Amino acid sequence: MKHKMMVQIATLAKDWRFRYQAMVTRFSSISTRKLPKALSTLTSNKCMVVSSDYDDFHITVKRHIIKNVLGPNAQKRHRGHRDTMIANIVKDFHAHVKNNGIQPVNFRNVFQSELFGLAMKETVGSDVQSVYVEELGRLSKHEIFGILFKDLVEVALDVDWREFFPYLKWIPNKTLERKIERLSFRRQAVMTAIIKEQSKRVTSEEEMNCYVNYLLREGKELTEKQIAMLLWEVIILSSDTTMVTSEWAMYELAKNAKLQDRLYQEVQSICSSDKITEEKLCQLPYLEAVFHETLRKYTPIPIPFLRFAHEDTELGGYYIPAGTEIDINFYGCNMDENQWEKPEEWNPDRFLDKKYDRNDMHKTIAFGGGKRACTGYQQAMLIACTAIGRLVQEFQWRLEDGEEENVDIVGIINQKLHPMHAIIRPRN
Ligand code: HEM
Repeated sequence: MKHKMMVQIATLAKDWRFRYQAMVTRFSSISTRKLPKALSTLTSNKCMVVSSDYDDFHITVKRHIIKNVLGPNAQKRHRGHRDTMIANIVKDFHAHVKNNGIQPVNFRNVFQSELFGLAMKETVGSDVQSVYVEELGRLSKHEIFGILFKDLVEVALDVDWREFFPYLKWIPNKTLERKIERLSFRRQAVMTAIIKEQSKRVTSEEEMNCYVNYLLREGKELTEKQIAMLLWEVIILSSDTTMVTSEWAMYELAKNAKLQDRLYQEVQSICSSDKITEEKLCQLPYLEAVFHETLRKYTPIPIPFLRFAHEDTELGGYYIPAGTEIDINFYGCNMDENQWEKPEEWNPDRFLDKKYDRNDMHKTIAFGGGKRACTGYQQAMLIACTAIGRLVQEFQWRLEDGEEENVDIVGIINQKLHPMHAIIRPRN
């Protein structure tokens, strides 16, 4: 165990050539070389930043995503979208109180829909309300969300019986393969239709601050399929991990009235009667600690992608021959009792200790490390912290009766199995 952990940590610490094997973690214990064709179709190895091998393609597409979507300048350009998103979320919760009084609200329903809208604005320029797809007809926003996000996340949870009987892996699982092929086909059809609509705008020289226009102009070396996958990558990555972190943080705050009050006092002492904004985040250490503590306890990507040694190397004192695949597991690291006192307790105070550098986003290894560390951490932090701060500033949160026990998780990103239901009361 100790040996495995050392290799895990050393793997992250060392800037070393490796490659990603699969985008979806449920497939991460299997080399893509052994995946049936249909599963490779879904993960589309070699088409996205997150799943491509470390080579010239990866360097190019990472440059694109940083320049247009996730880098500091791009994040400044998308600021208006984030502000609108937070304002909409607050408006929706107020509308819930107005219409339903003290009936519990489903946090996820409100948050996820707005987050998806933000991802669409960043990638295709607007929160698309409907699109005409040749193969599927006219689709509503709800149907687009289903095809681009929900169905694909769900299929990643499907049980493939062959995983329980590895020696029977040679038998094809036609049902699963057909399902995955169908989902991939639908996803590609929707992305193609959206790109087509955007291309019309590009030729009519309507300038838009979005990834699709940028890729159509700057990504001449990319195929249509690669452009579709790069856009979809931002949509799917933006829509889940930030939501999972925000939901768990709100669950813990709604459960712990004292800690919620402490956060409220901090926000009020800095913002007073103003609404919290991104500029204020650097003055709110407790809010930041809430974010990091949630990432530590509910790490959204606990099992990232396999690494593959391109060349012989030495890591943490171990000789790793070329061709070795290394499975990395973050579970142990963020919940390690040797590293953290009472690791099962949600306690933001642990990050207020002077030994943690406030500017270090990698206090835990929730965002990975080294060359392949998460590129979206700034966006995740800006959205989650501003939303959590604002929601506590606007409302008092209390869990619905029986909700406290709902701590089961599901899926590849540690999502709360039962969406959080809370009773909210406007503070003013
Ligand atoms: C709380 C939220 C998030 C967490 C915990 C998280 C975590 C991670 C982890 C663990 C990795 C793999 C790192 C490794 O293998 O060493 C990763 C990669 C990546 N993430 Fe995130 N992520 C989050 C949000 C986002 C968002 C909002 C985006 C933006 C769309 C994003 C985009 C990416 C990309 C593009 C990569 C691939 C980087 C590369 O391979 O060079 N992430 N993320």
